[in-house]
Amino acid sequence: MSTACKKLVNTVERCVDECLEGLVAVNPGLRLVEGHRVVVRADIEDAIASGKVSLISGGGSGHEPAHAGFVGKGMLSGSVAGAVFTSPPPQSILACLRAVAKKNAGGTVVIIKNYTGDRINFGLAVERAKHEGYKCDMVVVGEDCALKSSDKTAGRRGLCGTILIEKICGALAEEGRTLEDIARIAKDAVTKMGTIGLSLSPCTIPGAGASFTLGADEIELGLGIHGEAGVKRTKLVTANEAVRMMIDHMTDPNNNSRLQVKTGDKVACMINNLGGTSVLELNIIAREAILLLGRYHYVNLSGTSVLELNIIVREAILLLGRYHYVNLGGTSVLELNIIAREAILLLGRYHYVNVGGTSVLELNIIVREAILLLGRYHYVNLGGTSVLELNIIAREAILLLESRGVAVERVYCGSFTTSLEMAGVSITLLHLDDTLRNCLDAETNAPGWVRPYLPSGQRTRTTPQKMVTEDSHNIAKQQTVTDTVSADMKQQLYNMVKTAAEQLIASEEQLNGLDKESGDGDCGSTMARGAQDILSELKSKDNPLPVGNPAELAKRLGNIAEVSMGGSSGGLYSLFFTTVAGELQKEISPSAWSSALAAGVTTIRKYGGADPGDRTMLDALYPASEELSSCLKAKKSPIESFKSAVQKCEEGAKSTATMKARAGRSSYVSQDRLKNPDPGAMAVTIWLSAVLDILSK
Ligand SMILES: Nc1ncnc2c1ncn2[C@@H]1O[C@H](COP(=O)(O)OP(=O)(O)O)[C@@H](O)[C@H]1O
Ligand SMILES: O=C(CO)COP(=O)(O)O
Ligand SMILES: [Mg+2]
Ligand SMILES: [Mn+2]
Repeated sequence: MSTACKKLVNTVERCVDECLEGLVAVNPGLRLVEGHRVVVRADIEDAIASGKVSLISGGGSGHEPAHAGFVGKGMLSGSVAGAVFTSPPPQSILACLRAVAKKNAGGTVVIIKNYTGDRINFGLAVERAKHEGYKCDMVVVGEDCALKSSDKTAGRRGLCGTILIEKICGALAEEGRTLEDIARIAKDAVTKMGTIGLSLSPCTIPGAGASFTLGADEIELGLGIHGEAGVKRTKLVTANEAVRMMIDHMTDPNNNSRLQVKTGDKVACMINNLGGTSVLELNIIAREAILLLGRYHYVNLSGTSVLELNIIVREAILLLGRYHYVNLGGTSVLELNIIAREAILLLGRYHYVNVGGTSVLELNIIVREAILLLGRYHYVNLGGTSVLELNIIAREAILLLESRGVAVERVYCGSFTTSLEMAGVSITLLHLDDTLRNCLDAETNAPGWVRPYLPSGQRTRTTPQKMVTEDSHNIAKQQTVTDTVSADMKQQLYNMVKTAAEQLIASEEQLNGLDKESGDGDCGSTMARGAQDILSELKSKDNPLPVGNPAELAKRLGNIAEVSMGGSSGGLYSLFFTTVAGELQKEISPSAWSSALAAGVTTIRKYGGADPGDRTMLDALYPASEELSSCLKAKKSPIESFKSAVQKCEEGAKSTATMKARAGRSSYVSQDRLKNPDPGAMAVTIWLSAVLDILSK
């Protein structure tokens, strides 16, 4: 493991699987679906039998506790995880849909964040599920308020607001509302929501270095949750100024992605730890947000100036803050003002002249009521070590202790006593007897106590059970495929596939480096993951890639892209090869290869919504395809035509360096920070040149 990435994991490849195993080990209410990174409620059969609508969500990992941590009664029925920052493959999404739905009458709402990879992969799975007779609808959350301009982009990114949508949908499903109702309310709620991020340090993908660099005295506003660049860098400011900057940006009338907030509006405010913020800072930010937003909420009660009112509100909050934070949203302004007024008048005794004669008993009751009402909107702190690592450590601790014959009856995993934002963990063991166990199990409302999710009636942790479904064993069916090309060409195709895959694997770091500038730093790993599987299937004894039959070969390549890659590239290549396979069924000739390439490019444009010139892989593929076709039409030899096409491909890929991005993740990055070519376009030049190398031999 490289020292550029100091993390408590075992292997990069298995870190997401082990994180999920740890989560399930600690939470007996959850089950992992064997063969997939899919977590479902342990009581899923009962939930399905109830006929209530089921909910699933998912996306790339690295956002823990999202989404597996929100699986449970009243929230999600299941979740699908991809590799870190990589949308999961459609096959796993389908496995999750089947596991939570079983064609129940209620149907399934699929909640995703607005990323190209997630839209394509979840979109593919939902279409397949509909074909199979499942009833489902997709809610896409895009609530990022970072982007000010109205230029074409991949749309607003989905951020932490997704969790609020999951909670809202979960409550509606539990109430027995219909799929149509839930989807409608959720889609409407998405339009009433905004999120803005602020970062003090980059994140590190396991196995890779920091996603970007930030000066010791710098902060960045409006960045994504995958280390994508933000909209503005500034010098470090105070918490007060930081919150003002965030909320002002979010509500700026000149901001095209703004959320309008005005006096009298009622809001829920979620303050989310991006992973390594200390609880000390988090609470300060909560206080600042409340003070600032309070300006929108409080109307004048009795001729007092707004200035005085705000001072009084601030004092009241400060005083009340000792008991708990008060969120000023979520209940009617009328009730809020009455409670605030009462609290202010009563608390005034400490600061001002006493105006009322209410007893301390009543005062405390009002404070308690306010907290109960408002407390629902309070946030959970996630702590300093990533949740991904925490779950892995939990799994390791349980495995080790159990291997030594120790019964691990209770496991708690979360942030309990932090050392500011120190990236580290501690492990505590306590010998249990009945008294101590009962004490630990006793209910508490203390906000810091993280209780594992147990279905009702269950008190003990059980060894994590994996659930086996019909999707657990995805063995590609062995088929006898007849060769449609000569033995020479078969050998050549074998060499092309092998060299292209090897070249992609060798370029993993280079492509990840390019994706760190323009995206989330995983493009090389995604391509390499697919290439590894291509190599092992190429050399497989039982079911090798059918290199003698181009149509079947393309179909299998599409399947590998679909099963093992994930991300935008996985989805788009899977669509590409599936289309190419269809075209190659007709005939095998230079012009047939050329039309197949053109048809594949058209499919990428259709599903990805990007055009040539938008700074994507299309800027390499499209000119290559056009050149190939026109050279062949001009009766150039196939080899010369292909050479010329690869040259256009390389020029096209290079030219992306100066292009404005209008699709995918790079569309959020300001142009002055995009200096290198697009990683997806470079990946195309790598495999296409490898093919040319073999062809020219
Ligand atoms: N809508 C799109 N159409 C075509 N290509 C796209 C699109 N969006 C992204 N890409 C390509 O995908 C590449 C990134 O791939 P990958 O890292 O797998 O995606 P992500 O991490 O954003 O899901 C980009 O460099 C770009 O070439
Ligand atoms: O983390 C992700 C979204 O949840 C990853 O999405 P992409 O596949 O588009 O990178
Ligand atoms: Mg990604
Ligand atoms: Mn990427």
